[in-house]
Amino acid sequence: MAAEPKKIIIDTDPGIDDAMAIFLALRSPEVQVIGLTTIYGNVYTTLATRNALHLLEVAGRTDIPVAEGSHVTLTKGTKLRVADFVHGADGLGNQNFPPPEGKPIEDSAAAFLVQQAKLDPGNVTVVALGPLTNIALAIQLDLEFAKNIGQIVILGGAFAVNGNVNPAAEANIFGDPDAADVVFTSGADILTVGINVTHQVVLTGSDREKLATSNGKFAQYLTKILNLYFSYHREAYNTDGVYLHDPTAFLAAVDPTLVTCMEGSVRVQTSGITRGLTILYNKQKRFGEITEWSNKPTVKVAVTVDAPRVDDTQEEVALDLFILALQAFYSLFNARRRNDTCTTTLPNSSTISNNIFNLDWSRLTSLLKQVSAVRNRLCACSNPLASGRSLNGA
Ligand SMILES: O=c1[nH]c(=O)c2ncn([C@@H]3O[C@H](CO)[C@@H](O)[C@H]3O)c2[nH]1
Repeated sequence: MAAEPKKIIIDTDPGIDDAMAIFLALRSPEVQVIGLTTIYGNVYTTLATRNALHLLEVAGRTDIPVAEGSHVTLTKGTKLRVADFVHGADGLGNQNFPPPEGKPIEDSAAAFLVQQAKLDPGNVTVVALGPLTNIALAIQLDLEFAKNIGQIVILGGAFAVNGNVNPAAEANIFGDPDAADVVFTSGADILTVGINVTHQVVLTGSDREKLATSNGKFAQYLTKILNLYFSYHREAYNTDGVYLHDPTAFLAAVDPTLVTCMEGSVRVQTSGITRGLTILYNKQKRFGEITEWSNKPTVKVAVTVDAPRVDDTQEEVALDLFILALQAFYSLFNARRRNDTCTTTLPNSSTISNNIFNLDWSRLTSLLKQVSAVRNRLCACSNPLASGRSLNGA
């Protein structure tokens, strides 16, 4: 008997990669999206709500409720940092889509999160794609929330790598570091996927060309909104490809075996020049004194694993899988910057003729698993965390 779809709420600041994650979620039979909650980040909250409603209308899923989230940080700060230079003034690549017809529900995002977790304790997953204010508010609103919520999967943090706002901080954590610290220390079941992982997941220019020729349900829409995201990455990273932050976090929520993790307590720097810095204490050293990490709950932090190199035959298989994965949404283009083993110009392959958004979910996830296993063996990872123990037995 097929497993029940996983109930998920997407807390989102759409956002171009948010749109990708939302569409991916709506096409995944493994999950039932029971609501979207909105937050500032890529845009202000009002626009995030408008975009969430718009995306559901594009997808024909106006049955899914949208609950508007906080307009201020946890400490009531109103000077918000909004990444319109990444996503455009409208958050969706400056396409000037018409306003949605729908309206958000009356409940606030935090109230909606609390209510849904209470209705089905242990069985609702929140996929948090923006700053963590709404989740922290839910934790403060209901002392049982951290226990009632099944899992919180966070797109956030830069673990042992530079941030993307500045060398210290990743954007979602930087958006509300106080909220992030509340969430990481709440005792909820947490998996966080930081840019140390998502920067390995790239949609390339040639992937986008394939997308442009596809008649998949969301292909034309995404091709359009991706233009600006590509320009930003070209400017910021000098690369013809875009990081798939939010889709990666969503996929990790659906199938946690796609990432390997370390466990430990995470604290967030809330002030000073390293505001937004995320530090994982991996519990490998016993400190002689009490620290700010002592006795804090453990969370899972996605990392890449360092594994033995493959022999020549396996490398051939690896390359094949590598190409397949490219067409299946998950290129590993970024590896070329780290390791020459992976620097080949990728040949064309038509092994998978389906567009990524038409791919069968189980095929996609099994491909991804194989590819990430092979890639991990091929590419020694530069992230020092990667030499840690794999919790998934990989
Ligand atoms: O402020 C930002 N600067 C970036 O370079 C950047 N790249 C992506 N993003 C968004 O923030 C999250 C990743 O840090 C994702 O949700 C991107 O949409 C960014 N935000």
